[in-house]
Amino acid sequence: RLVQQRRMFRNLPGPPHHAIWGHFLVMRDIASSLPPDATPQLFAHLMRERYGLGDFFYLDLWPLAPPQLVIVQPELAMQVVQKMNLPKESAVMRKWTGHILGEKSMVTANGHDWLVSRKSFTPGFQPRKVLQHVPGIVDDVLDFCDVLRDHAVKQDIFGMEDVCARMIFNISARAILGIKCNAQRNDDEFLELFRAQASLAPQDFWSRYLYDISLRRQYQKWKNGRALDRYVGRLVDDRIINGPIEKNMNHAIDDAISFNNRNKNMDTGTRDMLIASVKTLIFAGHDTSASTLCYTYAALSKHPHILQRVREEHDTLFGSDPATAASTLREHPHLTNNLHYTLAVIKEALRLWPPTGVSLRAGQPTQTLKTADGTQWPTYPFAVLVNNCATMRREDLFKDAERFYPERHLVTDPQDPYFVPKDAWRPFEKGPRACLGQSLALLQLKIILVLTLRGFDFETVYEDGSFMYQVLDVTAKPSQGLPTRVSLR
Ligand code: HEM
Repeated sequence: RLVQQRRMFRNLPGPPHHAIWGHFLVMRDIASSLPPDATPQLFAHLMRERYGLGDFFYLDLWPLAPPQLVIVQPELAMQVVQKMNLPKESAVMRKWTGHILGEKSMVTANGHDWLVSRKSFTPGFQPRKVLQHVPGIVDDVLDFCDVLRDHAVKQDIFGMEDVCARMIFNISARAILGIKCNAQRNDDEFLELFRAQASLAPQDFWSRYLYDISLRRQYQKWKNGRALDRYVGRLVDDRIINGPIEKNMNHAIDDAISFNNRNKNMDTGTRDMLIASVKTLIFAGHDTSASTLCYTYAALSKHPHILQRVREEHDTLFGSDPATAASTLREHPHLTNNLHYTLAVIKEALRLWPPTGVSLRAGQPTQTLKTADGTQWPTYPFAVLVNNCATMRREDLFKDAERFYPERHLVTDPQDPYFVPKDAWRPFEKGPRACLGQSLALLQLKIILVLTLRGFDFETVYEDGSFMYQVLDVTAKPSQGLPTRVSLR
């Protein structure tokens, strides 16, 4: 079997291949150049640089991981996620998210299961609907400002990721279910149930692929999972029976129930889908958005001239008194569409530090990757890793790729060296499986920046020679939770 596996890679492009070890030695070298808890989504970028690899390459990591085809170029990525629309590599993905999001989660499902959940929840995420949540988002951000104010008075160093995640958890629960959680000030039961499950996810690259043989952990996952499902199940059942909780306002769950004909005797399959989707939306939404906010604060604290330009945009749109911005936002939510530079800053943070920088697909015997010279390359029997993290760090696609330069996202002239090529910026992925919550994510991030940047100065405080990098913690999060000090301006 070993010989057969290793031979498969003989004529395939990739880094130096060893007849016995396959690509393990290469992986070990790349991994050892990073801190041990660093997210592996950066490996492909480093490997490409070190071995001069091209737009795609193959990796032989059998028997610990499935053989892999890694894509690091926009046009080839679009072949995989749009043209072929390869199915998700569900079995592998469920090993690290299944116990949190459920086996039927929209993120990992394929075929009919995916289609039903995606169609059910799409209405709740239309940009017009999302804009209705602005007043609620503003309320949660004002609570966040109170939390920051307390830290500013104490002048302590705190984990920014935790406080951001708590705020965005509240926003997500409000937008999806219309309920008010209290995660910012207290240990909210709903959030704690998620956190208990997330803490049981594999914390390093290899354990994503290995079977979890700890019976104790299996039992904990089962027990926590049952408690979480019961909690969400109660919320969903209440809505199936009683309908929306606010007059004139449907939340995503209400639209999903209407889509499924609001049948009071809803079948258990549909109920299970609703529970898995609510868990997915709230978890996927709060976790990734909180990290993005952290990366944005960290970048702005290092680039005062960019911060100044963002603040000027906020002054121009919302007046020079930051205290009036909340009411202006509540009354004119569409003003968020004019925050062009703020959006460019968020996009640049997402380019350099995408929280989910890889889309994992299953190659198919009938599907091949076609390169510009007409050659066809197999996608089967490989796990296809569309590595957007590596694509977005390519110097030939993003001039001065390592530089935090938001202005590139405002360039419209294709001749300009900073012009962002088509489909090259892809932190939300593209195609039918692109992020469902993209418009909500960007809206809430813009509002948070408007309401915080003019009131506070942010300073990231890594000590003892450490620095910010992305760690693997279900998604890619800032190392040490982004130690931060804030001051009142
Ligand atoms: C900055 C924040 C966010 C980022 C960077 C992000 C990124 C992504 C990416 C890359 C995918 C594709 C994953 C894959 O191909 O395996 C995805 C899928 C998804 N995201 Fe997001 N996301 C964000 C926020 C949100 C929010 C706020 C929600 C909902 C409230 C959400 C819900 C989803 C769902 C449901 C999917 C699965 C879509 C499908 O498979 O049809 N995300 N997200």
